[in-house]
Amino acid sequence: MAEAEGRTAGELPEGAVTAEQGAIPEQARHRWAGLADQIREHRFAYYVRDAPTVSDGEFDALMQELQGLEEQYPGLRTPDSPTQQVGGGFSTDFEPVDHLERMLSLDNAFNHDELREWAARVERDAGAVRYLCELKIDGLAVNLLYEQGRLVRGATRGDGRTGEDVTLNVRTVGGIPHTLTEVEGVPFPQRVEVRGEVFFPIAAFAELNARLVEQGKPPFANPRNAAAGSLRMKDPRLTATRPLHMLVHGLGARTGFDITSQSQGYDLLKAWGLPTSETYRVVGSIDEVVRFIDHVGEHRHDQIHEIDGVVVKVDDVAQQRRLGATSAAPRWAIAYKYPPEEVNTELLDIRVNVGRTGRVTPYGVMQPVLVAGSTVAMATLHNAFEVRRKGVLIGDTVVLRKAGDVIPEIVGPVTDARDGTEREFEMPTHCPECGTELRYEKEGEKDIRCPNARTCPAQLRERLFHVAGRGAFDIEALGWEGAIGLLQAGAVRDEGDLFDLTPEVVRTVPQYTRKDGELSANGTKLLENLQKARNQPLWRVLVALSIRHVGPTAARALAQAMGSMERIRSAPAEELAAVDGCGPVIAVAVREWFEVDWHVEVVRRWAEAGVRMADEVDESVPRTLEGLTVVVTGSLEGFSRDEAKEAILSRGGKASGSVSKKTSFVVAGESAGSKYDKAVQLGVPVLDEAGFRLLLDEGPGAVMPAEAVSDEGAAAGETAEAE
Ligand SMILES: NC(=O)c1ccc[n+]([C@@H]2O[C@H](COP(=O)([O-])OP(=O)(O)OC[C@H]3O[C@@H](n4cnc5c(N)ncnc54)[C@H](O)[C@@H]3O)[C@@H](O)[C@H]2O)c1
Ligand SMILES: [Zn+2]
Repeated sequence: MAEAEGRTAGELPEGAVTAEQGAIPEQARHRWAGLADQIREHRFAYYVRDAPTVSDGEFDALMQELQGLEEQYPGLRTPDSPTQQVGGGFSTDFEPVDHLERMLSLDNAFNHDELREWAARVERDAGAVRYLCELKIDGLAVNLLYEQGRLVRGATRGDGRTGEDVTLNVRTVGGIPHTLTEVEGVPFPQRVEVRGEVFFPIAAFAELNARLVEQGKPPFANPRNAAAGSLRMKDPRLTATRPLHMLVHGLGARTGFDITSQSQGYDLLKAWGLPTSETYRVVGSIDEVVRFIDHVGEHRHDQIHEIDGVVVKVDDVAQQRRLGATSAAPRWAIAYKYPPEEVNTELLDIRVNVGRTGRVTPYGVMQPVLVAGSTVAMATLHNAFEVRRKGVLIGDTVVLRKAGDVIPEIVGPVTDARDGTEREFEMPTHCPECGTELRYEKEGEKDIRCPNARTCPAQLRERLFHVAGRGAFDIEALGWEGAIGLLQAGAVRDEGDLFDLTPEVVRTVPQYTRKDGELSANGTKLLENLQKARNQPLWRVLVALSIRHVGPTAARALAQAMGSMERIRSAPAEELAAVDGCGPVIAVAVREWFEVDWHVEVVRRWAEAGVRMADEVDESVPRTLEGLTVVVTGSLEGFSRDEAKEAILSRGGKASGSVSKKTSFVVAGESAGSKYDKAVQLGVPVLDEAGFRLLLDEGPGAVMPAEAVSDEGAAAGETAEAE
């Protein structure tokens, strides 16, 4: 933990540098100088102005290129190279203050191989080690100095030797004790430097940016910059208004006590009342480190702060000292970085999309970029308020964020990259597809809609596409192109015409015909699909109607409780609201929907064309799962996801997507993941596919030992809870 000053790779004797210079091609030297300048500028923008103009990924790429050049031509690695310095700077708003012991940065590993190479070097130089793994908090490094247990100074990292005095600001940060607690049997420090990370909670970030935009100030690019900008404010009273927190993860200079390991150091820090993290682990091998890293990677977004990686440290302090440090980073620690989830790109335009229910949604059109494994060119901006809240202008460089499988999001503009040509987005007042004046459905609503539901081409197209969707009639041969084709050729005026399609009419649609005018394979398939779709169960028909708030879950609930379209159409709102899984909002939406003449007409036309409008109760399926909640995870051989769900629901069970103590059974197929772990952890019974079949056929009694199933029916879940 002592950041001992070891030999530095960069501190070559002057002569060596000169002697090597002859071997360096002019081009390489030129590139090096250009990169070093850029990196210095980016560091200033990032550390001093808290307003980076490039993403971390772009910055890291520049650093890596510089490091690569220096490896190839070691003569370039001068002591003042950015690779040899701790990144940071000083604002004139604060007094410079020297740290007692240097604050270093961390070397990075961007994949398992680099991590293992580091570990091999460590074990070569220090022998067998235990590794402490912890979250790498994406905040800003702060050094707290306590004398006789009193907080006397807080400083930013600066260049590692000298930081900025932010004592008054630090005193306002939640969780930082002004005096340390004395504990019986625990050594008390005369003097100690405590290192940690000040961060801005993710949940409060969007709110802060919205407020800044409202005040005409530039928003922050991400929570890390928000933390730095909030802590480093001239007026500490303003810092006090920001919800900053701190977690500590190291010790600098110390007198009056010593520690033998990093983890023991954390115990001390905790005993003195400092905010330590609960999530670190000490392990005995690099394989276990890798497992920790992979596990944290899966739960990267479960924290209240952002994390950009995992820090791995040699736990034993004597070994730390033996390993020492380079000029910029300790050799006994490394930061494993996850792939970046944020990139910068150009916001080329903001357009609007008219949805199935007429909702008009602005979305950003961007210069396509690769982020978190996929190329992103569009991102929704939800509504005009959201565009204003984020403060983005057309033409801006924007921060684009895509976390794992989550939908890409425009975080905000890089205001420093503006050149004056950017322009504000104006929400249209009329529907871009049908020209109807847009309006808010209800007073105070944020969503603006095209009220021309029946004939607005955009809404028609979206509805027709939806009718055919997998969650509705499941008409495979009717996709986007098909929907557009049918409408353009006038083969259907709206979804009410769909089941009246004849071969003659389909032949008029280019998308469904061959060159010789006959039906294409797709055209034939469309008619076959439609024939089959007439027998779909009631809930699918309900979904196909595009009633607001009625998705598959509500539709199943309604279909199961009411049994026929006629009953749903005529039931009073109270009756609908009382349906388990329905509720008043859905009930009102259903009632309102049936009040519109052309809606009723669609239902009538479908019924006339032979679409099934009532579910026959299938007596042959036993209701073996009444009262049980089942989660299916991983892939099963004999069931698709939908089929498994259907099998559960048709037997009276509930199919759920997440495991809790209330879950009765988890069915784990091939490559089941975290849900399986959770089930084991909670003691929820886990079944394989054969067990699932048995459960479906014979109920819980067949798969559980008799005493574990209570006689109240909804047994297994409650049993698990009682344990
Ligand atoms: N976008 C830009 O223009 C720009 C410019 C400069 C730097 N950066 C970014 O900043 C980072 C580099 O900054 P750096 O030199 O501070 O290195 P770093 O942030 O990668 O690692 C060092 C820091 O990690 C912190 N840290 C967090 N959790 C820790 C823990 N549990 N244990 C120990 N330390 C912990 C420490 O405060 C330490 O100072 C990179 O991600 C880089 O992309 C971006
Ligand atoms: Zn319209």
